[in-house]
Amino acid sequence: MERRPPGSSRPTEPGPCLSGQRGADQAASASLQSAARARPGRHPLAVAAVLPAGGCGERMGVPTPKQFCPILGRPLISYTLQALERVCWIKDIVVAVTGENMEVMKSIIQKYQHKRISLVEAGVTRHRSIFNGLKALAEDQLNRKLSKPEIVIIHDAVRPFVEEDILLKVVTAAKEHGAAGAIRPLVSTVISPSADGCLDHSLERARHRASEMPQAFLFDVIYEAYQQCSDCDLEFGTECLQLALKYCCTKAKLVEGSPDLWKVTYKRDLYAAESIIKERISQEICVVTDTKEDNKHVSHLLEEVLKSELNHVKVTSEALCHAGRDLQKIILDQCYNFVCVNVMTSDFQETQKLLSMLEESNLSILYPVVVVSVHFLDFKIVPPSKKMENLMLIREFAKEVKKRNIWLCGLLISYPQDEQKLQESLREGAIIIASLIKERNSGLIGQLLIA
Ligand SMILES: Nc1ccn([C@@H]2O[C@H](COP(=O)(O)OP(=O)(O)OP(=O)(O)O)[C@@H](O)[C@H]2O)c(=O)n1
Ligand SMILES: O=P(O)(O)OC[C@@H](O)[C@@H](O)[C@@H](O)CO
Repeated sequence: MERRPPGSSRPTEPGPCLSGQRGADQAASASLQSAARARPGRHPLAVAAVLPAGGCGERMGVPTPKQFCPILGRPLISYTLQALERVCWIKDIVVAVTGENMEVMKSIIQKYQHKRISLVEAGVTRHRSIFNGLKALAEDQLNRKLSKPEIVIIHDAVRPFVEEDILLKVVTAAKEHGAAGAIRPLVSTVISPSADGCLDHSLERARHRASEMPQAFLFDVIYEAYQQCSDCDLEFGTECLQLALKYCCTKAKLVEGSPDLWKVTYKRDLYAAESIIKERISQEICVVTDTKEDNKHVSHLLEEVLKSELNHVKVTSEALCHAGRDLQKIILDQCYNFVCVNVMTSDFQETQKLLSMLEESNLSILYPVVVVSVHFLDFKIVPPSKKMENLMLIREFAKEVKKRNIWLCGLLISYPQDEQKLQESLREGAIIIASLIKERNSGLIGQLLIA
């Protein structure tokens, strides 16, 4: 089965590339290999990545090192690993973590099914951590699955929003220039203070740039630079590109990067990262129904109202029947939001069928999947109280599926006979559904809301 087309802004899962993604990666890989073929007698271009992740996150101001701080229940570093794993032509990913965090890191790799990851001990500074990562790639140790790459990417583990295109650009530039790094326009002007704490001079902002990540290097260049590096540079330096220049006379090619390359440094950055991730996984909603005609009609009405209320969100609908073939595809295509319309009774037949399908899939490993179990009731005919007792079962179901990172809540929508009133209650229901999906507030798991 194919996954989402490559380059889509929505996250995809790590692991082996499937056909849908393989296309773009093959194109990217082809461009890398064609350069390798340009140098006959060489093996196909090998690219590895080193991720420094051995810091303590002092500026974040929390006990947990920021690379392990959770976003939607998953450690920040896992999002960065996922971003790099989406790129098929990166052969190995070496992560430098402190000895005390080694077991935590191993459990993250196992829980989120990360692939191609090797761990090395971090150093007391970022440069030393990177150096340790390079050593692991350089030394052909018999028992190691690592081999020396032609090109090495260096990327901070706390920069989760890195896309294939910038990685390809810096790697391609590094092949030609020996080194390359992503840059961004300065937001604030850089000034130089004098010894007495007053302004000495300011730099012309337009003529300067912020150095970001990823960076890429011919492996031999950056490894040589680190081997020649002074203790002072290893201790206090913050710029790998400068090491390549200072110790290998290699002038890095500077590549304009996207605004998303920023580094999670302060607590506000974690909140920003979470809102970006929530927005990315809220781009598609699937309205699930069974085939009963009355149910299909109301599902179609709800789907149309959702489309009109959420004009940037892709709203699709699928039937639970046909053994869920089409629904399986939607799940594999990584839709993380489901609105399950139950028939005019208060049981959870459709919702339970959907939950079983979701539990059997691996969809919710990386991101919480939101399921809104929708029930309709003509409050004039059946008082809500009569239905509530049964609907309160939602709490039990929600508690159970939460263990699989499926966030279930209920929505009871008034279903008056009057068409206009029905549209109004559907619109209220759509607004609640949109909020549940966009906010992904775990406090509402198991709750029953009424529109
Ligand atoms: N001894 C160190 C220090 C930092 N890093 C890593 O380098 C990246 C960027 O560094 P920075 O943002 O400074 O992280 P911290 O040093 O953890 O943050 P702080 O300076 O606020 O303590 C992070 O992924 C961090 O884990 C590392 O591998 N080894
Ligand atoms: O200095 P920090 O350890 O916060 O960050 C390390 C790097 O990300 C930072 O120096 C970039 O400018 C790229 O070199």
